[in-house]
Amino acid sequence: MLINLHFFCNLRDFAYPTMKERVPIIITKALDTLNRKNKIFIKDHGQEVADLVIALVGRLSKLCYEVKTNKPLTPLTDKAEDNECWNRILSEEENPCWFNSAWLLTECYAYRRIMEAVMLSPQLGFLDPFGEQKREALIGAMNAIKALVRNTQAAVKASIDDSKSKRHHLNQLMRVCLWGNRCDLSISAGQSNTYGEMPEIETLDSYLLTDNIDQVWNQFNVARLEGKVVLHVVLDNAGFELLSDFCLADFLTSSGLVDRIHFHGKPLPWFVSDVTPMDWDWTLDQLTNCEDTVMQSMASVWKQRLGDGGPWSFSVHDFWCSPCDFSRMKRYAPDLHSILEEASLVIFKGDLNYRKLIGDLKWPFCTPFKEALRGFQPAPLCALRTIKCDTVVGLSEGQAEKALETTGEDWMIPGTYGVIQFSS
Ligand SMILES: O=P(O)(O)OC[C@H]1O[C@](O)(CO)[C@@H](O)[C@@H]1O
Ligand SMILES: [Mn+2]
Repeated sequence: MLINLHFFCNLRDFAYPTMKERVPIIITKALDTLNRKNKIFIKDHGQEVADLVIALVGRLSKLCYEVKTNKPLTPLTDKAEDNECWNRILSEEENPCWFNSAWLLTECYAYRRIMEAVMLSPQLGFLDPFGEQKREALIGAMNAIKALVRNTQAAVKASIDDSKSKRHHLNQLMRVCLWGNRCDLSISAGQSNTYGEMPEIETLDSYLLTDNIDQVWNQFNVARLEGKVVLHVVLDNAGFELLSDFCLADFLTSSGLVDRIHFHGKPLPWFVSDVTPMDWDWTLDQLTNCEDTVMQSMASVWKQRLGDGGPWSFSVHDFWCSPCDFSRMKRYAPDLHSILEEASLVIFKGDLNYRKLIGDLKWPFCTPFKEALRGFQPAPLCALRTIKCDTVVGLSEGQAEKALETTGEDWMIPGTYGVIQFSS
């Protein structure tokens, strides 16, 4: 049964506390950081930049007020290339307002407006309002990351010419990648939210509601029979999660399961912790400069792979920072759709990507994943998502009821549960 019901700011939906509390807190946190750091900006970039930051603080305060008082969603006024698309989408809405329009639109629009406020002063192009939070999160996760990098090296070693071991370690590393998605800084409204030590993956299995890793393994093997195996990873958060993505990629490449990997990041700071090109470079540099020699050598291998002619690549596309769900990709970003078509597998990380895969609709929980994709299938795909809002599909009868009973009313909100879902 298909129900075409979007999430709005109904009191009963998670959309409501997100827009009423979480988004204003996130904007206020960005404001605090800017106020606090303005002295450093003066030192590094001169008084002129400091004055622009003061103007930016004014624009963000106004934005916060607009959200809280349910003002209309106004067209974007910066000069960025994607604003034509945004303004077209806004113009197709009838009286778009913060609390009356679809949640996927309003929440994405909030982040795009934060960046409009920055981009209205092109001299502030270096500024990521969430940069400090992301950097602190990576530094706070260093112990966990060191352990993960060492585990990955051991997994690669154990898997040389050993298919059973490859299968086992694929399982382990995909789980780390999944649970790494708990560490996002938007669900925590910018509060520190990371693993200080390496999580014990096995203990989390009772929270894994769907596990399609068998199908992923089969897909790698089928693709291998056909020739080159190409993986695309649509990234989500920087910090521990990005490191878990790197480690999975390292294992897949080093063990020969995959020939080429392309990573997709966000062109703009997005949902607080999503990976931008700046985060990507900063993360690799941080590992290179760290005192641990194992980390240094791993980072140097990764940088080589990302160099010219190497098997890894990274790019961004405006569509990832649009409010469109993925069934609209063919129409709004046909170039991106055809890039994904070359993949043997596309991995989509995280909650927001999942919402966009299934159209952010209120599906009955037992709806088949493929049905919820509504025709979006550029290639075989897999979602690795911890559940952080009130929509999920692909569950079996009784699973949701059991989770509700064991964990309570908010079982779908803090990323306690996760799914690994495949469709081809
Ligand atoms: O980083 P993720 O996993 O996409 O999560 C992003 C956040 O966005 C939401 O989808 C909406 O706020 C949440 O459910 C979650 O807090
Ligand atoms: Mn995210």
